[in-house]
Amino acid sequence: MSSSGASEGAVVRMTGVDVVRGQNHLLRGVDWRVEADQRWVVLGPNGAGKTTLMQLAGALLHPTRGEVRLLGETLGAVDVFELRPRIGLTSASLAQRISPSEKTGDIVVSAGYAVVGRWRERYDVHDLTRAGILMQQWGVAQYAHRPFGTLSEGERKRTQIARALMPDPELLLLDEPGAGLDLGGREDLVARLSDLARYHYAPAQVLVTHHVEEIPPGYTHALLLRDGDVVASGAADDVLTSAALSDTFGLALSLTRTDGRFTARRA
Ligand SMILES: Nc1ncnc2c1ncn2[C@@H]1O[C@H](COP(=O)(O)OP(=O)(O)OP(=O)(O)O)[C@@H](O)[C@H]1O
Repeated sequence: MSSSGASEGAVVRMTGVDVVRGQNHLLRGVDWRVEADQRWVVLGPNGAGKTTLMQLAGALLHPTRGEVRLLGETLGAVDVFELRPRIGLTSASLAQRISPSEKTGDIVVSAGYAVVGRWRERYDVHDLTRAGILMQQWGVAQYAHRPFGTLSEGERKRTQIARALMPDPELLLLDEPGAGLDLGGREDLVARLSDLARYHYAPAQVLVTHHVEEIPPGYTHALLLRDGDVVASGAADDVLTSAALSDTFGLALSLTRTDGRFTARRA
């Protein structure tokens, strides 16, 4: 298990956080605490502030007001270049920065060096072994020598997660990992994320989605965002209700749960 300041307290602790751009409040008065053994889903409609919240949790953005503590360090009082390698992040904007001609195996193994693509002639045996194991676990080992641009969307998503896990992060942030996947790809991803959620030594996890169908069984907590405000936050069983979801998305919804999976439809 990773050494961390997380043992001193929460992995993420936000207190009274505002993010303001011009007249717009992207986030307003956010209080949020993520513990090491928790797996959070962040749900909300387009423009709710989910990506902004992930950028704060990934040490990519500072709050306009309030305090963000990550892995025991306070944003603004820590070198973010030391903090970022301890946080695994996947997002559409990061994926766009990967060259399509880069070999899939190199994308994963280079994560330990915080670069995209292979820049050193040699990696040590530990790096190569770990990359190989992660690529097996995420079902992309057979594509190690293929250019990233030739992979399907689902294979690319799984490669990015393997890369995010490569430095053994203490916090894993997955910003819409299910976006653009077909039904088979989504189900495969949800099953793998569910396995990871239940793995005791896995990092704390936060997954952003618009779709309750993408919530992996084993996720323990939920935060609902609407227009930069937290509508509800806490244990998934308490927060994921028809009423709270209706409030979040601004229409009457009926939420059902079967075998740990959720579906929602207009009430
Ligand atoms: N730099 C900026 N200046 C002004 N407004 C911004 C800026 N960045 C984001 N926004 C706005 O803040 C709001 C929240 O954006 P954010 O990307 O966090 O939402 P989101 O919940 O991730 O949305 P989506 O589900 O569509 O990805 C949006 O209305 C967006 O247009």
